[in-house]
Amino acid sequence: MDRIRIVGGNALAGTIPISGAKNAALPLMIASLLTDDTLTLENVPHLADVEQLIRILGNHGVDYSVNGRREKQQEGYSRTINFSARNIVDTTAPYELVSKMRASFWVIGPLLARMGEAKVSLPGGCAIGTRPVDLFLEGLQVLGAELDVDNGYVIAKAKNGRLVGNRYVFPKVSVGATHVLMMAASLAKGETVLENAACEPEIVNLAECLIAMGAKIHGAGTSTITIHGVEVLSGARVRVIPDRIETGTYAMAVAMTGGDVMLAGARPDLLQTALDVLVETGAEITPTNEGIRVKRNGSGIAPVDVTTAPFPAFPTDLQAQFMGLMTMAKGKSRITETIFENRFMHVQELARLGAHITLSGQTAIVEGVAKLKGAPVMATDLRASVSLVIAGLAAEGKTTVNRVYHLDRGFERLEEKLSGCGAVIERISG
Ligand SMILES: CC(=O)N[C@H]1[C@@H](OP(=O)(O)OP(=O)(O)OC[C@H]2O[C@@H](n3ccc(=O)[nH]c3=O)[C@H](O)[C@@H]2O)O[C@H](CO)[C@@H](O)[C@@H]1O
Ligand SMILES: C=C(OP(=O)(O)O)C(=O)O
Repeated sequence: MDRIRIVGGNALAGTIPISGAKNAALPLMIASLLTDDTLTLENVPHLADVEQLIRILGNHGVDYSVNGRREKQQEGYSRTINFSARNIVDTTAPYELVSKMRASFWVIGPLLARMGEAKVSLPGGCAIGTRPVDLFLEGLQVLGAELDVDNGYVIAKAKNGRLVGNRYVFPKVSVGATHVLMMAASLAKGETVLENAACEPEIVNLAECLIAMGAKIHGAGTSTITIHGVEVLSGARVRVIPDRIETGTYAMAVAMTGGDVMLAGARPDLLQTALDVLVETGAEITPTNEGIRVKRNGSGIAPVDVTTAPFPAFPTDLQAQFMGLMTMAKGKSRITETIFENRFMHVQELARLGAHITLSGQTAIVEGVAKLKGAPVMATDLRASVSLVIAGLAAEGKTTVNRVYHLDRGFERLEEKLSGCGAVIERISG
């Protein structure tokens, strides 16, 4: 199994190109199921989750070509991929494929809307909480789906073959359920109003894609989204937004090691709250035409309290990385996680590097230390893994991060991007 070895202590300096967002690319790829035309997506990151979703979509009959060629493993940064779901050959998404990734469950929306039926295994994904799918099921029922859960599968049928628009108020904000209901309602009969919908930038990117395909959607990016269903959707060409979590991760790495890095292609509006917090810690953040410049000189890291919440608040997907940064702050910070009930798995691993963190319910109290010392560590999810990389970059000596496959789910060419800025970091195979 691959590992990442880091020798810490170098300040970062240079340019890091920001990739297309994993969490935007996945729903856009799934939207290809809604049309028999070609959906062309630009700026799709080369990630394990994208490859896994290509396999899942392929099982339903979706054909794809990378930059015009049907090429599975093209090396390189984010690519343009054409997806064509001319013939849906299977409306079942099997356990073996869906269990590896939470977002694969989302195929239930387009399959049900276009084919009138779907059988989808209950999902897997990062081990950060129980992650039920009750809101997806309740919302789809409100749109006229008849549902049964049997043997680990959700079996869904649209009454009379087509979903019907309706009003649904999410009892809790859910990114995934908003994606699914927006896709499903795009081909439903009549008008759907989604209230207390997620406002994340990835929702806006999906709405832009659906609108380019001919959907009638208003209000994406606000908590009320109105969708007038249409009979058919067509192909389109859409660009995946830059990854705000990758952006925030590298910004926190620079805030931790010190240095001066241009995050090329990054968009500040996608993570303003996190950038404001970084400024409070003492980092200099400058939006430019090229991207976001992040700088920190020799001054210490100021402690800042943070609470995760839905967009536009501080994202849960940056919580672990921020905790990494706070381990070396000059004082005490409190980090409260409100989205997932079990997203502190990085705490015990950061402790191996010398961090002082105590947990009190959903709050981590981080007592900053003057230095961290390298050690072997192992992470259990994607963002936890990268928080260990950030801490390792600032720690004295050698840190080895095991279970690198978590990182490969969400960070394109991590070692290359960081070593290009002076970090001593390498992948050890086997
Ligand atoms: C692929 C992708 O885009 N993943 C992101 C997406 O995950 P995902 O879409 O799974 O996250 P949700 O927004 O749905 O989850 C938010 C909260 O709602 C709960 N919930 C959700 C659905 C449901 O039916 N019932 C229910 O109780 C979840 O357990 C969680 O506590 O948004 C999360 C919150 O920003 C991010 O951390 C993930 O990186
Ligand atoms: C939690 C994440 O992913 P997923 O929802 O696919 O598990 C993430 O991207 O941080």
